Amino acid sequence: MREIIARIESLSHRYHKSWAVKDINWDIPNRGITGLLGSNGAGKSTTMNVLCGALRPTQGNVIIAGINLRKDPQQARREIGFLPQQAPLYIDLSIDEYLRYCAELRLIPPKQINASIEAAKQKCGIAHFSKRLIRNLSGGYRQRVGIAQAIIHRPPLIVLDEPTNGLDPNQILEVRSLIREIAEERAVVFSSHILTEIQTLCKDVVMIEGGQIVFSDTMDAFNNHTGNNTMIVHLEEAPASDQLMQIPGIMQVELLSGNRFRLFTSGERKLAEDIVQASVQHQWRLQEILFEKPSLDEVFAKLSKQQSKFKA
Ligand SMILES: Nc1ncnc2c1ncn2[C@@H]1O[C@H](COP(=O)(O)OP(=O)(O)OP(=O)(O)O)[C@@H](O)[C@H]1O
Repeated sequence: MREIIARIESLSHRYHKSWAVKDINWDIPNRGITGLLGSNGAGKSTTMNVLCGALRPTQGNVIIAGINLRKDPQQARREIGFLPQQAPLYIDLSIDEYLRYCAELRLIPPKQINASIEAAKQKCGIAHFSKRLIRNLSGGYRQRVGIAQAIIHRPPLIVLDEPTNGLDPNQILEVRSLIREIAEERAVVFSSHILTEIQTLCKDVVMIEGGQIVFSDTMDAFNNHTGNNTMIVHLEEAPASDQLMQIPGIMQVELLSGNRFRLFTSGERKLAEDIVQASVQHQWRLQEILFEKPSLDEVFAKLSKQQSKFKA
């Protein structure tokens, strides 16, 4: 059994009349990055806001490091750092001023505040901008400041709500690598509506749709369940479909235009290698292999179908 840092029990939350999330049960492992995957409006922010004590749930409980958030919110919140979707930055403060304010809010003892600010700035690569006003920082650096405030009190669990949203591709890579570094020492929960982002970063994944968890397991198990089982190959000297079917793992072949084939596969891990070998052997002159990635909607449709099969 893996150790957990937090547990969400039978969580349901209603805004006005409609339920945003319904009966969420979720154990968060105490190490590594767990991805919370779901399309817009699926219920990710609601779940994260409840987990971090920013929203009081209609029903259910959150236990963080053994502390019940309802019974002892102050103590439970010490164990958690949160970067909400709208980073809570004061743009007229400098990085130092803002982090000092956050450290005080977090009740860090006065004698330890300077050291905590320095450590958070170093970790997030923002020490050289200490005196700069937050309003004069790029989106990527603002996100780093948001992450710095989340780790300033050194909590064992960090929750980041779509931290790469709105960043340019370079900034996304930088923030991802920072998240990886932060996760070396603690648990991180990270939400996104982008499947490849979760696949790149996370060890565990929870998928939420329509306010309910539709999948919860390791990333490897997720990939096995939903794995891309089609690929496109371009062979300059196109063979007959039957010849391709002789490669173990190819279940069906669809001929496309321009000497391209769509191959439906059994998910065999070394299939690409076998195709390259067969191409060399038969001189098919392989030009390209492209793995077709399923969209979030397709993954959801597949998971829903599998669930209804289990229920039937
Ligand atoms: N303050 C609110 N008042 C009323 N309804 C809300 C409120 N916040 C969220 N909702 C609704 O609750 C549902 C879940 O929203 P939530 O923000 O948790 O989803 P999300 O997965 O984080 O989506 P996004 O990625 O778009 O933020 C949606 O139907 C949303 O419209």
